[in-house]
Amino acid sequence: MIDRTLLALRQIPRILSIAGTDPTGGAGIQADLKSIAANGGYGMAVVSALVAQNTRGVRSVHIPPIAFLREQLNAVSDDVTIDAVKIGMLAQLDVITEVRDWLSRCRPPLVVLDPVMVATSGDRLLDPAAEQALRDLILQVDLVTPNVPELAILLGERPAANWAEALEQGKRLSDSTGATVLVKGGHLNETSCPDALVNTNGRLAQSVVEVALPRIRTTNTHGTGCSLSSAMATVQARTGDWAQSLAEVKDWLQDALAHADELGVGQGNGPIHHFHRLFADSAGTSPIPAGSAAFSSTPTFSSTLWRDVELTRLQIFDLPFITDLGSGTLAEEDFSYYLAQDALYLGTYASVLARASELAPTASAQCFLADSAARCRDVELELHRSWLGQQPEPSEAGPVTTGYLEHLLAAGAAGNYAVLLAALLPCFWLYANVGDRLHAAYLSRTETAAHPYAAWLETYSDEEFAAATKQAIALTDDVAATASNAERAAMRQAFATSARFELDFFDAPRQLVRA
Ligand SMILES: Nc1ncnc2c1ncn2[C@@H]1O[C@H](COP(=O)(O)OP(=O)(O)OP(=O)(O)O)[C@@H](O)[C@H]1O
Ligand SMILES: Cc1ncc(CO)c(N)n1
Repeated sequence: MIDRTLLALRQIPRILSIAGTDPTGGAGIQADLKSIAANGGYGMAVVSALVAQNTRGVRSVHIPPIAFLREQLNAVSDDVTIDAVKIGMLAQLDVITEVRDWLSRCRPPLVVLDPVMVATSGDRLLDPAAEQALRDLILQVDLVTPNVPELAILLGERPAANWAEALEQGKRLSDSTGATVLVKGGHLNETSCPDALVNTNGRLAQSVVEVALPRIRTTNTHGTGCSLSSAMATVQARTGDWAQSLAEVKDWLQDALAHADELGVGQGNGPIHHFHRLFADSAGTSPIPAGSAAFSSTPTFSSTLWRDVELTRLQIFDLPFITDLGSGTLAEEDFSYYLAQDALYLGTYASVLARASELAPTASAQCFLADSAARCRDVELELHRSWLGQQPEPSEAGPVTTGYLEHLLAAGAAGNYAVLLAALLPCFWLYANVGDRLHAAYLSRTETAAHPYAAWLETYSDEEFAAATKQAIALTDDVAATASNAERAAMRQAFATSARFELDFFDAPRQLVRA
């Protein structure tokens, strides 16, 4: 739901972070600036506290004189129009009071408060005497993003023991303050990491908007809270839609956590990889649109397609089929059903690829599509050889498989190359995306117990397939460039419909095997 109170949406919103520092660059202001830039904003920073800390803990805190804090705040607001402010570590009472006074004079249209009290390392970052002032500050903000212990302190209650209790606490905090609360599940010992926007005063389409993604096995989570809240301020200032912002930010954060171990920064809890997409794109390895393309004033057509299916993608990662497949707890009959349907699907998908190759306007597109059709038949045969050999009899196409194939065959029969390409693309793109995530989670698992789907997961993420996906995306962008507006609209529709079928396809075993 678009928040109409936020009228001035900006392509590159100007975001101010008021927070403490982290000289190792993973948390506080340093993380905020990276997170703002990675999510398409222009970052600015006012330092509330200088913190001598690293990935292992906090050594000491220096708070500049309050008059100097005021000068920093005024220096920014006297000159720059601020689209959103993210407030982090405020350390003590007089800092909170100063920031509150500044807000009452120059409140930007959007204020996000991360009520920082304790660092990941367990060190305190807020004087306990200032807790009440922080509670009062929530009355002036749009979004507050406490972790589980902070939520409890703000309410004066015991920490939630599970996600249901955390949500109830979120509702109580929203009730008493009017603010939207982003309840975060990072601290709960659950296999997934749920987050939810909670507003009990009708400011969201539903009072609870939840997004849960699998927990990434990494100890490099330093500064996730700072990064999340500044990313939320940025994306909300760009889109004006809280639910969309959470979906987009969680998706980005998930990959930043999945790539965190590559950085090798520090010996404790290291930082997340804020710029993973930018780096992957410049290395030419990512099928995901790069930040630069996604945020430019003329985004590529494919980045529009990708954004269109943001929620569908998140729903895929939230499916029991996917989370159970990742953890190895998926029932064998569900897996067999999926594989048998996949083999059936691939047979017809290959013939639709061949049809697209006939329609393709260039020799290189014809080669690529014909080659993809051949590879697709190889994968189908391999599935029969290695996984489905023991199946007593060939299965029939289930309703989702049939529906998906009818959609593709109809696009083939209609004969519009651009629309057909868009309909074929999610099978490449979403599969590569799911494959990458499942593979990364598989590689970073710490359990030593045998994983029943190890052999399958090991081959799931494939560089050649990632390269083919990039090529399919590039072909789609090429045809979109010369397509009419009506054709582009039909391409978006065809792509989104296929994406929904990808979601239903992963969910079909649970819906149908158990029916
Ligand atoms: N291992 C993980 N895998 C996936 N998501 C995670 C993981 N750890 C934390 N998150 C996500 O990171 C965000 C921050 O959550 P968390 O509850 O850890 O906040 P925090 O304690 O304020 O963070 P910080 O580590 O900066 O103190 C949430 O979106 C949470 O779901
Ligand atoms: C400055 C600062 N803000 C927030 C946190 C919480 O991660 C931290 N460690 N340091």
